[in-house]
Amino acid sequence: MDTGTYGYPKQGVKKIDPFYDVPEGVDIRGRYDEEFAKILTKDALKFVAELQREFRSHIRYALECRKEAKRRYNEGALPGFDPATRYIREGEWVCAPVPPAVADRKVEITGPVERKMVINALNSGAKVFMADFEDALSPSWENLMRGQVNLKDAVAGTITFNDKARNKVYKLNDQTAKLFVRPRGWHLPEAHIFIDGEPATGCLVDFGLYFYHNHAPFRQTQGAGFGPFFYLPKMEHSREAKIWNNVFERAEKMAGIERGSIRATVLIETLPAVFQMNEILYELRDHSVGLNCGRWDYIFSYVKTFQAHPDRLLPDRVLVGMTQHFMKSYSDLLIRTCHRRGVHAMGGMAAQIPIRDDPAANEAALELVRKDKLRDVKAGHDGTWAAHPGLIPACVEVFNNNMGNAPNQIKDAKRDDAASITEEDLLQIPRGVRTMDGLRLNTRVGIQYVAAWLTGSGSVPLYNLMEDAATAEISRVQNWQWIKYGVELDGDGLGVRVSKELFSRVVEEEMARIESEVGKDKFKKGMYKEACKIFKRQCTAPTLDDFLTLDAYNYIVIQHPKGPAKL
Ligand SMILES: CC(=O)SCCNC(=O)CCNC(=O)[C@H](O)C(C)(C)COP(=O)(O)OP(=O)(O)OC[C@H]1O[C@@H](n2cnc3c(N)ncnc32)[C@H](O)[C@@H]1OP(=O)(O)O
Ligand SMILES: O=CC(=O)O
Ligand SMILES: [Mg+2]
Repeated sequence: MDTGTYGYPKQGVKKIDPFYDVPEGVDIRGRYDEEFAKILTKDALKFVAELQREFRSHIRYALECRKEAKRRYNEGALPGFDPATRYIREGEWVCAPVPPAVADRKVEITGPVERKMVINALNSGAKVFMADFEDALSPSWENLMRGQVNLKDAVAGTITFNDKARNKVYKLNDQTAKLFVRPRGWHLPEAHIFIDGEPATGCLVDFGLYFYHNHAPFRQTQGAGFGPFFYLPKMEHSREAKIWNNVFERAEKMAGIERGSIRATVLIETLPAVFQMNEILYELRDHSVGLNCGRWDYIFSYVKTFQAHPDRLLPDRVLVGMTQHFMKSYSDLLIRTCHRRGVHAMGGMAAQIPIRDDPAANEAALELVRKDKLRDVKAGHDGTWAAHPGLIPACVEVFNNNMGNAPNQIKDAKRDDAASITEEDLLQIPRGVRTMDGLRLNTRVGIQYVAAWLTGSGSVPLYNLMEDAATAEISRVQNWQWIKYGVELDGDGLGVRVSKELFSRVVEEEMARIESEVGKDKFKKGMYKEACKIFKRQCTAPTLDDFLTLDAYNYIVIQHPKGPAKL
């Protein structure tokens, strides 16, 4: 059969799934399911299609601009503040007042939109739950659609989960966290929904379906008249924030709700975006509820932005933390920018998670989390992220001890001292050594993460740390950078240089180690070999792939009833 993008039949070939009732120009190519059909209603799809039609050329343009910026950085330019928008940075303006329902966001839990986790997160004692269609989710059709079903039930307050193996029924407590939803980034297509013959934009599907079904109950039960609330990932420029602002206005108009009802926190998690924080807030000023330090993608973006700058190589991944000068400068400037504009400056994620069966190691992990949160709150952040319910009490304690009853520090931690932070501060090369252990760990983590992602898990515990798409990206691009520039592993004192041959040997040895760690049976049944192939290709590619998940996505697209698109 003649196939097009993602292995689908080209236009004009017989439609695959006759069951979903779709509006003109919309073609659903994912599996039919009665539950999914309650999300994929004709009217909801009509709304998504309208968003796609209105904004597709703007999105295409924004993605072209990313390519153009990449070309400039690859020719030696450095990202920096834009002289053309100095008036925005220097002007005195503030964002719309923070909605009372989310004035206090001291601790936010994050997690994929998986049913049991949604309930656990909402019950966790955190102020906010960021339900993730992004870094923590492998965007298979099943995960995405089930995620929408789960969120609809959560907003309705009716979500339950029956764990038969444990004979335990999960349901919501009386008091729950406020829900924020993170759609995918602009770059990811949704290959199971075609609009006018092209895959839909993933984030418009995530946003559009969630908004359509939930805006009314959400505003009633959660937002006290505001909402729904969102987190927006991976933007590189304020023109991308402007698209989101227009999407929000379009959605508000469709719903007949007041302009400024929808609110969003933007993750500053790309290096170019740190120079655009005022501009991003300005574009979203009627819809903003702050910025967040997405530290893991930010580190990934540092490598990506400087992929053609061999003078800016990273040390071992474990050494690139928030105390590196460029990371501290980013967090400090984010706090100053947000507080000057009257909105939350949110801290990011510590990667440690509870360690069962080892109290001493568990206490050490908790202590690292406490230290990270103490740094966040003392710097002036209004809240922070936690990866696991077991971390919430420690994070809450640190924030309460340092902020008392105040809901946030927007007025109290102005951080005017951070006004002097320069481009050089934000770009300073991180210090530290490179080691064979670092190369091995990147490889072991990267392969295992991709294997999990291919089999439906977008966030996993590996070596007692939370790993998701953002942390795995660091492993990938760091390996790529070290191979490309043949770096010396200077921390080992042996003068070994990284090469494709050395990396091949490391991959072989680490695959053997993974097999012995996970066991032969799991190794055989899992997708470790496929993951290894993808990861190895990406680490050794002559030019750096923009995203690990773009290529890997081809492996999880399932054309119903034909089977995997590429395998
Ligand atoms: C870079 C970034 O973008 S950060 C944001 C994106 N990343 C994330 O959101 C990661 C979120 N965290 C997680 O996914 C998980 O905590 C993991 C994968 C790291 C670890 O998961 P597990 O190994 O299953 O944890 P563990 O077995 O200790 O879980 C214990 C319980 O806590 C629950 N749990 C763990 N993490 C979460 C969470 N984030 N939200 C809700 N519930 C959770 C589990 O469901 C389990 O519940 P149960 O006892 O009722 O069965
Ligand atoms: O999304 C968060 C990050 O750290 O990346
Ligand atoms: Mg991220």
